[in-house]
Amino acid sequence: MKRKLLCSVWAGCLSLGMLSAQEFHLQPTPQVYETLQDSIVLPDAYRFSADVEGAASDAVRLLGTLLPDHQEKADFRITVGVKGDKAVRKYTRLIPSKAEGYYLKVGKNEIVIAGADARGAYYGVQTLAQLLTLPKLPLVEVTDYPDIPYRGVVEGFYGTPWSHEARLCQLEFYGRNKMNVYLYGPKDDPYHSTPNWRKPYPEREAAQLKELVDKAKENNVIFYWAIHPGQDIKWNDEDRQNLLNKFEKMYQLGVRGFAVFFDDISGEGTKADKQADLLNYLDDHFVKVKGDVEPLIMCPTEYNKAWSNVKGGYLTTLGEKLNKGIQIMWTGNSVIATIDRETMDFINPLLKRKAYIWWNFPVSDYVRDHLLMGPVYGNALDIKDEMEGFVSNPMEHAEASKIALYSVADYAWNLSDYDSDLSWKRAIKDLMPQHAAYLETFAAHNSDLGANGHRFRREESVALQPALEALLSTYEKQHIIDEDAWRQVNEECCKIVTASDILSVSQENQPFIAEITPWLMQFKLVGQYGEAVLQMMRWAVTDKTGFETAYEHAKSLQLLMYKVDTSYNQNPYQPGIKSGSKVLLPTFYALFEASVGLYNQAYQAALDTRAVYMPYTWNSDVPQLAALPVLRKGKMGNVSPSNEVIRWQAGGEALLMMDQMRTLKSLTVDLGIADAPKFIRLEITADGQRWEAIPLQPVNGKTRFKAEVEGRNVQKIRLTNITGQEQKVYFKQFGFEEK
Ligand SMILES: OCC1=N[C@H]2[C@@H](O1)O[C@H](CO)[C@@H](O)[C@@H]2O
Repeated sequence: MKRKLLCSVWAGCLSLGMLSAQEFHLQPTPQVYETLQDSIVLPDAYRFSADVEGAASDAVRLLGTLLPDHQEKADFRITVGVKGDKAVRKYTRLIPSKAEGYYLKVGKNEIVIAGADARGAYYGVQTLAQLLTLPKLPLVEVTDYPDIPYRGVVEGFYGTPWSHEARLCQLEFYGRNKMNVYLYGPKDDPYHSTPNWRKPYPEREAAQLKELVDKAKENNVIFYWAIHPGQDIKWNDEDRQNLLNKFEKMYQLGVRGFAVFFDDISGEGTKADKQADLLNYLDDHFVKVKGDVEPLIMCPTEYNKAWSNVKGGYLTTLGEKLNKGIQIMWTGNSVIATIDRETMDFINPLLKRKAYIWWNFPVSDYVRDHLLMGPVYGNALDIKDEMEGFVSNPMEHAEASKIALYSVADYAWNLSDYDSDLSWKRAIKDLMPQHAAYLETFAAHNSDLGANGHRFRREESVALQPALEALLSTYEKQHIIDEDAWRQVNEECCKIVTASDILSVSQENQPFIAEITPWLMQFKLVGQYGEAVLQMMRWAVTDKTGFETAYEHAKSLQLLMYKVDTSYNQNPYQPGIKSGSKVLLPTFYALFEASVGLYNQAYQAALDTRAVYMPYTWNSDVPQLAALPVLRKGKMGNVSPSNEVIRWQAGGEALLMMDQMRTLKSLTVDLGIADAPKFIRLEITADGQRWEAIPLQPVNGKTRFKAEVEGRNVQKIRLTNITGQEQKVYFKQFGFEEK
């Protein structure tokens, strides 16, 4: 018996039902929406005309789930069709000529849905579905179509792949939001990538993929299956046949869209001419032969400008050699980047076609301790004719990703009318209609990434920033409290505590709450910490006992936050749970230190003023290493790993500095290459003058090495490329433990 999927699709409809007509807004924002300031109550009897077996069959099926059965004899008429169908012939000139466009009319005695094609008719019904959630059905004329031909999601992140249930829910969400693409390419699926890309899926996984394909079809989403063979592919007939065989297996499961990803690889598989030959072969001997398969998509090895060496000819080779119908992905001027006209003016001429954007947001596989719940902003609104596709690479948290994905759908459908903040607010209401206000409080303070190797940041705590800044600057400079700011911040802290508790027990979207619960715990502690610090400010020089109690409470909350951060989500990359990390918490830390300073001065005391303790500093002249954050967890210190291929120039150095002499217990290095000791020298110093090289000893016979530092007193650790030429390595691990 099919389990009832708890998807937010009903929540979405409910949310629209909760809105009054004037707040109502179609999603995605339609190109032309005219309402006649009048509405009707839909009669329960209507006459229906459509070619039910024709191209509009998907639309008719969806309509059937929305309306009561029709009757032959009735005044009210509902017409559904696709351009060319007899039923909609008289509306032909009103149907947009753009692919997936539709004309929708709700009149006094009729509803007409006329699609430019099958998917357009389906989208017309999806729009009607939203109108039907209003108390009364408004009289409207909607002329609508997508700006970007291919819109949706690429599940292409590192980390725990989405669950089967999560994917099924996602596909319903894409249908509702007029996203027509889902690219299946989770890096950590062993049958997608090296070495098992050659093997067919085991029975269970194959059955699940088939279910996904069917669900995608039901929601008019093209399901693309991607393969990631580049790390170990051989440019020979055997592997070419292996690829064809795997594609054939996926075709038999119902897959009608295929992609080949060559990202994040090194070695033989990175050759442009070989890649192009292979893809053209697949295009000629599979895609064109089948006839019912979507154009092939490929992700290049040089998938962003920062990594491309135009003179090297990789991109121009692809542009010249790849069959014109093959679509080529691009992440922008860097791995994580917003997309603007300059971006497209650079890449499209090189590829000799419109690039297919792989947008790396809200993916968080390089900042796994953060949730990216903020607005989708920064992409240009005037580049609709420059892109073939716009797909988002999301977080491993499927439901939490929906806030960003909702706005990606809104942006890619209609760029010029896109408003990031309004879209963000609607996305929140769509995800949790009843608890939208609480979720907005949470999302507002959980949107930045924190320091990261890509230097990509997002705004956070935007609405509260002026009050936080006023409160801090007045207090630090003049040791007085800005009462209005204090009140605003205190109110927000109270909201944070309330929102965290209500959301953590909300039944509205349990899969979502399950994903974010550790962050809700942390968020509540941040709110309570803020309340305690505000009390400390209030009493620093006026109420010794009151201050000391608030101080003790704040210190206990610091430890509680540390415990949450070191107990949950302990992945080997960016472990922990960060919340309010960009503005809110740093301001509370600063206010904590300032108020303790005032107290110590007033009472000749010596309370510890440290709010958070970070003893290690990292810097490097290797560009891709320079911004990697260093993390501390208890006695362990490590530099946040990178997913990318690092180009480490000759003589390039990376330095880990301690705030004081520290005695080490162990040190581990993994650069993803088996002969690291030949390339990289590791040295330590106790005084910053005399350096001592420490040999790297193999640990697992593969790419991990340890340095014998047991008992050594160290102030700095240095890694240097001693080969005299650039080396390509992976920065998978650099960690140490203190005694
Ligand atoms: O092909 C584009 C691309 N491939 C990688 C890279 O972007 O960085 C993303 C963010 O870390 C990661 O999720 C993805 O697998």
